[in-house]
Amino acid sequence: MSNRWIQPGDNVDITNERKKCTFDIEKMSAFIHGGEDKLQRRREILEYVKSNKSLGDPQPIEFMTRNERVENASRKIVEMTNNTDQIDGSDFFGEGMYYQALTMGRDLHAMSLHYVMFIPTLQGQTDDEQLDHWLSLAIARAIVGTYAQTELGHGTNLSKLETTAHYDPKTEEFVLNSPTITAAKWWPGALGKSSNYAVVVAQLYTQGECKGPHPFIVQLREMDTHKPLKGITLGDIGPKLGINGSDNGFLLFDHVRIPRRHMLMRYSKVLPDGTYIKPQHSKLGYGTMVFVRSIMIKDQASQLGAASTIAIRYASVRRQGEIIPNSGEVQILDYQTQQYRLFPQLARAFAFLFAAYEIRDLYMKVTEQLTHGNTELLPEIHALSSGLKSVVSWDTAQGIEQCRLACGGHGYSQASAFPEIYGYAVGGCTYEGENIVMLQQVARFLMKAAEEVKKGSANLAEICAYIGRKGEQHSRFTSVDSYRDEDIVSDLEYVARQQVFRAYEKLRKAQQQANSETAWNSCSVELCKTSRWHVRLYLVKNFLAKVSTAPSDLRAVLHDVARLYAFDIITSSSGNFYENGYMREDQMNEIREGVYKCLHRIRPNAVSLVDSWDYDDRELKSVLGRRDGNVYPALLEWAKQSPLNKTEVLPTFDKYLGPMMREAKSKL
Ligand SMILES: CC(C)(COP(=O)(O)OP(=O)(O)OC[C@H]1O[C@@H](n2cnc3c(N)ncnc32)[C@H](O)[C@@H]1OP(=O)(O)O)[C@@H](O)C(=O)NCCC(=O)NCCSC(=O)CCCC(=O)O
Ligand SMILES: Cc1cc2nc3c(=O)[nH]c(=O)nc-3n(C[C@H](O)[C@H](O)[C@H](O)COP(=O)(O)OP(=O)(O)OC[C@H]3O[C@@H](n4cnc5c(N)ncnc54)[C@H](O)[C@@H]3O)c2cc1C
Repeated sequence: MSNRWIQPGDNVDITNERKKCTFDIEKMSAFIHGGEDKLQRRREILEYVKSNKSLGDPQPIEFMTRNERVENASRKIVEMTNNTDQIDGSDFFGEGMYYQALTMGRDLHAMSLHYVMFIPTLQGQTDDEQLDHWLSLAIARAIVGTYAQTELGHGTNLSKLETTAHYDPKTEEFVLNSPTITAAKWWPGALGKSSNYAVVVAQLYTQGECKGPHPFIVQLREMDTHKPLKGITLGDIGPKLGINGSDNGFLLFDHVRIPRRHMLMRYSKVLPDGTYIKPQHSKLGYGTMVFVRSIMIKDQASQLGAASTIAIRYASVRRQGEIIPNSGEVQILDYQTQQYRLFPQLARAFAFLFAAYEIRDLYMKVTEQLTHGNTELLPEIHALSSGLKSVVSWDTAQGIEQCRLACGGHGYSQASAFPEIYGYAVGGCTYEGENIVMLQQVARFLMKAAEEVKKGSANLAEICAYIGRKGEQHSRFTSVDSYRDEDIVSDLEYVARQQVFRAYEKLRKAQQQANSETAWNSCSVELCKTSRWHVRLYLVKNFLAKVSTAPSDLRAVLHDVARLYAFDIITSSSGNFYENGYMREDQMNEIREGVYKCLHRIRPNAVSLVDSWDYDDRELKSVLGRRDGNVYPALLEWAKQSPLNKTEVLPTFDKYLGPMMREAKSKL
């Protein structure tokens, strides 16, 4: 089979790995990316980005100062968006994200929120007239916007945001104000220096009553000079763990007046006389968060996929230690411990990517329903997107760190790209709703389902139908080879269901002794566990189902990966499966053996599996993960670019170390 990943001059070990591949990599790449046509488009976009010098970095960004990073990122995002005719704009999830990943990397930029939240909020929250006015300005880039919701004092608890928008019927204006320091907007991406508009979420007051947080479109800076408008104070919040190409910002209002029609009025409205019209569903205003939670799953999957690719490729070229004395140093990928550390990360990346396609489809269905005023699926998409967001971002962050550690010392260098990947991805645990808080949103949904089951209703959404099923009393497992997909799912359903009812009963008892909020808090650890099991079950079920739709010659290798994902979950929580004698120790030991079998079977295909994800070096930006495996010369070249190496002797030597040593020597 021809293999486009093998080229002359490559490292011998990585080439040998590629020669061992047992499946058609191009076919696998097409399956991973949603079809041959999608793969073809990736290649075209890659060629375009590579051929356009101005979409590149003049030097690795690790060696740039923060100001240089912000400037470089601003230059590139303008260049990138000058050339959007290269991509199909309607496919942001596919082509748009890929084009951006190749061009902008992971450091973010001056328009990161413009595309991810500002435009989607305009699309989702404006009435037709407002949409006509604002959307074209935003798409043409005549205005650049962000999404300013979080404040110094409150991010999670939206009901306590402090920024106010008082309606004044005399002038038909809202007055925006930040009454306290803690009301300062804090965090919004690209707010500090780049954006001149924002969707601002503020407490709406009209006719003397507070109607809760609502979105408003607000001009922040003068169009020509870019200076802050009167009454507006804003700036950059300083360097962060990652995404330092973005100027996340702060913003304070001092009685700033905006026209009535700058409130986004698709769902809620304020009439000229101040009459408030409430939305059809109280949480429709939270729609943009649901959108981002839905699309971030693919982004997270792709970061974990990249980390796995880097670590697995590197493990194939790194030789250290011997397994059999005097028979030569082995590739570190041959150590079972290394495989145990890395392959589950790759398996997770697959599971998350396949779930990302599902949540995208569900989101599109919900959006379609909403255009007809149907809010039926809103609770389901809120629960699923919140749950996936939490579990996926957590596992991704942990997985990236495992990959980094698995690369030894070189993993600690920024040349590996791990610090940047981690810094970028781990933000996902916090933004769009802190994970623990979002897990509790899922738990509310699950507790309602449990209540329905207790009441005898069989009317559960498909996603939680297992809660109402009786299920097996004992695992059907007899041997790894005969362990069918439906048995795996049935075992996970047992544990997820047990956890649902454990939490439900605990909550019910607690509610008899305390008010419902206090009771909830006293059960919240168990409630979060419930949500995690629910999401893991979903991920496994979806992964196995997706594999069954793969071309037949890819199924065996994908099935090994999917089973590794499931077995890893089962064996790392064995206690849950022993409850009530559901599974026996000997069965669990066999499943543990199943993990090792999967590692062994995946080993010869490991490099090819990560090649199938189709990361170009341009996207990985990692010296350790380079396609050609020629890591050592590349590391030396990379280090030579360090600004510290511009001169042989640093001025600081003459200032501090030189005098110290000279003085010490003179005293001897
Ligand atoms: C935690 C909650 C969900 C609580 O909502 P609440 O209205 O304050 O509380 P409540 O009245 O008790 O409501 C709970 C109820 O509201 C429902 N609900 C909540 N959210 C949604 C939704 N989106 N769709 C549909 N339904 C929703 C829940 O299911 C609850 O329903 P229930 O009472 O159980 O029937 C909310 O405060 C929240 O979403 N907080 C997280 C804030 C957040 O995500 N901020 C993001 C800022 S932007 C950002 O981070 C951008 C980063 C982008 C980047 O860099 O890429
Ligand atoms: C990289 C990044 C980019 C961001 N971009 C934007 C942006 O563009 N626009 C924007 O508006 N915001 C943005 N944010 C802000 C982000 O949305 C908030 O930080 C996030 O919603 C969490 O809120 P918080 O900071 O108030 O955390 P907190 O709520 O203060 O969380 C602190 C701790 O308290 C716990 N906690 C809080 N409430 C509860 C509860 N009810 N039950 C149990 N535990 C609880 C949490 O679990 C957590 O452990 C960004 C943040 C980051 C890190």
